[in-house]
Amino acid sequence: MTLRLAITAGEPAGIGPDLCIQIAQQPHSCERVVIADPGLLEERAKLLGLPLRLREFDPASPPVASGAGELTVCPVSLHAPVRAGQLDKANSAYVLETLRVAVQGALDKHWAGIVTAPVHKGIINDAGIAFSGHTEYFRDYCGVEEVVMMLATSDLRVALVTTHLPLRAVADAITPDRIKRVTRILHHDLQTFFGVAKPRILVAGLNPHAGEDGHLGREELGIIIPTLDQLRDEGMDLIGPLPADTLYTPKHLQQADATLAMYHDQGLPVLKFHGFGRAANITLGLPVIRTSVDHGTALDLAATGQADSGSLLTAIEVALQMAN
Ligand SMILES: NC(=O)C1=CN([C@@H]2O[C@H](COP(=O)(O)OP(=O)(O)OC[C@H]3O[C@@H](n4cnc5c(N)ncnc54)[C@H](O)[C@@H]3O)[C@@H](O)[C@H]2O)C=CC1
Ligand SMILES: NCC(=O)COP(=O)(O)O
Repeated sequence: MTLRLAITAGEPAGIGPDLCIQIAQQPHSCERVVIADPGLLEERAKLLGLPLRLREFDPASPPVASGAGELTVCPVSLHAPVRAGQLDKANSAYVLETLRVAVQGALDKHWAGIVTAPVHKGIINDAGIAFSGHTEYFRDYCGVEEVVMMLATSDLRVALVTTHLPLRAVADAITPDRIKRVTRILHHDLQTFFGVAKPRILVAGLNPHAGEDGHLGREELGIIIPTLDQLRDEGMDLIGPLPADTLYTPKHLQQADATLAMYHDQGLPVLKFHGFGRAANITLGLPVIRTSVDHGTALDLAATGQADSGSLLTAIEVALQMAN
């Protein structure tokens, strides 16, 4: 059966439109429906010197595999003209509308999942719209209490207890309830979407040396250790809290299905050092499938033809694997 995936083109001044056009050069067994302004895609294709044929999305038609140089487009109109590499807050509402169309279309079963190209969080906030990321936007739109950000290559999975928070706020956000909600979602979705019958999860501590028995912070003794014990009583195979600096070594990783870091820059630098450009960002716990690239808007590369589409291709394959 041909599956249909929605791909949001992201920040129009960034590399998202380029990546959609670059991947369209190869045929695919699924139908790629790009949610964007068709004029933006045509103009960026000209700048890149790449052929592009657009077909308008028709929800009444069955999915058709995408041919070489071909994209289906679900049109959303830009609010202002775009210059590659130059952010314009006049287009922030356009960016959010592409996300809304994508998630509503997934809830309405127009497509099997959503794949997102990068947005620029700063310019959306500059436009007066509070926005910390797709992850939190989709969580709130779908009305679920908790979701989990997990980035994955073919051989390393890094999930996060907290996502886009200032470092100053992280320690207060490490609560027993949040650790329980996140770990249960991670455990459940590893079984449901990734075929891991009995997930073994390595959990990082928050503090250096996992708190050094309370001498370098007390979150491990007071919060993380008792919470992991309660989760183990539910049957979960959890190892930790381990000192984060040695958790990501082969000795530990070879016996694990996933790792759980306490905050964004504890886990993601390791993942990106290991596999930048071939990782996908996956939102677990949503009622729809959503994957994304492992990188940002790379304004410096927009319209240059230098952007690497490896992560977008990975995100598409992971979304299809999850849908199947
Ligand atoms: N999924 C999303 O929507 C994400 C959005 N962002 C947003 O992107 C904006 C810029 O963030 P930065 O920290 O500057 O990260 P960035 O990923 O845009 O750029 C970091 C470096 O990586 C390079 N790079 C990024 N993607 C590349 C690709 N596909 N091929 C080749 N080189 C690539 C860039 O040229 C730059 O040197 C921020 O607003 C951030 O919030 C960041 C990560 C994910
Ligand atoms: N570092 C991951 C990132 O910033 C992407 O977040 P999101 O927009 O997918 O929530």
